[in-house]
Amino acid sequence: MNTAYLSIGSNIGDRLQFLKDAVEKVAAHSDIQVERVSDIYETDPVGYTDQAAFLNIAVKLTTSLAPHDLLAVCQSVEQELGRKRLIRWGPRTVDLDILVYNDENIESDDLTLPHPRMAERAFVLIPLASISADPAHQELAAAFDPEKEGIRLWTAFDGDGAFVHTES
Ligand SMILES: Nc1ncnc2c1ncn2[C@@H]1O[C@H](COP(=O)(O)O)[C@@H](O)[C@H]1O
Ligand SMILES: Nc1nc2c(c(=O)[nH]1)N=C(COP(=O)(O)OP(=O)(O)O)CN2
Repeated sequence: MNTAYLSIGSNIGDRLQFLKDAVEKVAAHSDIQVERVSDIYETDPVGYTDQAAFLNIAVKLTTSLAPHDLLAVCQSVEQELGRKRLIRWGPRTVDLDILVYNDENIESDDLTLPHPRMAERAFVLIPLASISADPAHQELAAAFDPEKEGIRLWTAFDGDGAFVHTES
């Protein structure tokens, strides 16, 4: 069995529902088991800054799918949830990126692993480090101060799979 981590983000419409739907759709795949979902973080936009704040999570999964087949699942979930590619790093209903897949290094036209920009993205690393015991992930995340990076814990994920917004 293979272990992979995903980063999922949303900053359009009902962000919470998009995250919830994305996790549910990934988990519904017969060859994927969702093992852990991080807390949800609200994060200031990075890259293209003239857009709304994101909600970001990291997901740990085990799968018998090969990396490209997992990518196809992620892209199909994005399509089902209305993802449109208009502006690079711009607003999106939902974005699913594969961060790592076992210890594999892949560089192909449509898939790079580990994700080429994960090491510079606090919005990826802080959720990731909260569910990964990998010392490399912990070390990368420790380089960032969440407050300075505009990253705020938004709500906890409850074990039944329900997402409950705890802020007023
Ligand atoms: N590790 C990856 N996870 C997801 N998408 C990837 C990865 N490596 C390359 N890609 C390609 O990136 C675009 C999608 O970019 P987004 O704007 O993050 O959706 C797509 O062409 C993937 O094939
Ligand atoms: N706070 C925050 N900022 C963001 C986020 C995000 O999820 N949270 N996703 C982005 C999208 O980057 P994209 O996945 O399109 O680019 P990539 O191809 O560099 O991964 C760009 N900026």
